[in-house]
Amino acid sequence: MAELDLRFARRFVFDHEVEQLQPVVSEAHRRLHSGEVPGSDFLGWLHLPSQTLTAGIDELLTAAKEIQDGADALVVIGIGGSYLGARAAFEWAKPEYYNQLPRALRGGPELYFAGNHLSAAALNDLLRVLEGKRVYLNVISKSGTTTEPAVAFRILRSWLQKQVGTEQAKKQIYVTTDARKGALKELSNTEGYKTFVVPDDVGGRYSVLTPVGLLPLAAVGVEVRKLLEGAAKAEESLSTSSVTDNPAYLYAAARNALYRKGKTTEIFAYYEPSLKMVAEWWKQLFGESEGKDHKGIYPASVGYTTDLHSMGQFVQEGYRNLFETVIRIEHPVSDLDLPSTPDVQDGLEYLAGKPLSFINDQARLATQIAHVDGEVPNLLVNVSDQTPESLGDLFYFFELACAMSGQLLGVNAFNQPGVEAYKANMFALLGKPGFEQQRTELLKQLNV
Ligand SMILES: O=P(O)(O)OC[C@H]1O[C@](O)(CO)[C@@H](O)[C@@H]1O
Repeated sequence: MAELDLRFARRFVFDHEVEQLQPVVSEAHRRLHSGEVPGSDFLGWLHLPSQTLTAGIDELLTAAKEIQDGADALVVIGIGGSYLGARAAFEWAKPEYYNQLPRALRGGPELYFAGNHLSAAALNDLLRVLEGKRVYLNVISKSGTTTEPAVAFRILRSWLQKQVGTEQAKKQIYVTTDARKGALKELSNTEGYKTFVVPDDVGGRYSVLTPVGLLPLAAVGVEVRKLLEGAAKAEESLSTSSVTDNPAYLYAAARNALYRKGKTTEIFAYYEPSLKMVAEWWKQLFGESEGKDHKGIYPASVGYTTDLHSMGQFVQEGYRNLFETVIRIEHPVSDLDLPSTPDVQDGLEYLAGKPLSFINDQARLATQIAHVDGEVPNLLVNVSDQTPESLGDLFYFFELACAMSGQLLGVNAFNQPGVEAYKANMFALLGKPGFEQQRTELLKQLNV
């Protein structure tokens, strides 16, 4: 289970500050579990792991097997919550150069992600890579109307139809969307695509443990049952309202105490490159949940030790509104000993025979001490290993912490009204029917 270690934050967060939040945390916990919080229509994630395990995932695993057996390459089309969780878990669970490995070592088809930008160059590059392969598509959109995945799906579907014919293409397309509404749902009904449902009461950024994440992950051989089991254990162990006994609430309380002292940027720091997309998932979770009403902690991320050589200077000595949340994997997936080469004068012989994991962890410790000396509070999250079970636990830990954090901040942690502003402008500029008035106003503003 993920453990929170506050030893590197003691100078900045005092016990009494956390303890004084207990009454607020207790009330927020009660409201969360009785559905009385703002945005209470989106609390389905609270018991999702245990409920999914009870209901079973056989249908999902059957579909995943069809994809696994039939595809050379699977393209997952989605953005935000319909993309980041699956990619985070994929990169966590599978080797760094997965797509380049021989099929037998991979355990599934090659995996690509599309629909998370509007770049023609990137999509053209993907189409070139897919040439000559048996390609399956899994298009994921809860609303079924998001522009980026809809555009990519239209392009990839047309491409696939040209490759295999319209009828066969239908068999190679899997859709994950709302149970009833949205353009994607309607298209699926017309075309007869195999569909999976994003539950109404689970918002995009909380949806990784629904078919949104589970289907593509199972298709590439990730043990999704283990992922769910890890989350279900967290669901149980994090069910207490005690801020000192519940690490997710302790994390929420500590970051709230820091926020009140002007620490308005939180940096998620990791030491394994395979956690890069976990950081991206975490950024959406906290950014979309808390950044509203002109409040919130700005979630940023760094990959160490790489970024110590680019962002390290700023973290050490720049503007002091920062704190770090450091993720430490105690037992990395694999290790490597530094060979002894006494004849080579590279100054590294003192490390001969030492595992790289040891060197990496000493770098982590050294950095934490230095950053604390530089007035950057550090919250340390210890994760025992990089298994699907541990990630399920970590997903749930952050989801619950985020929900509590939103209550402490006094925002609706489950909506995202702010993302509509750019969309409306984009539709107006693109000439979407219904946006004529806004288009005229925007063009005036731009002096066109
Ligand atoms: O699954 P959908 O509806 O395509 O939405 C994708 C993402 O877009 C947003 O709605 C923001 O526009 C996110 O909240 C969401 O995760």
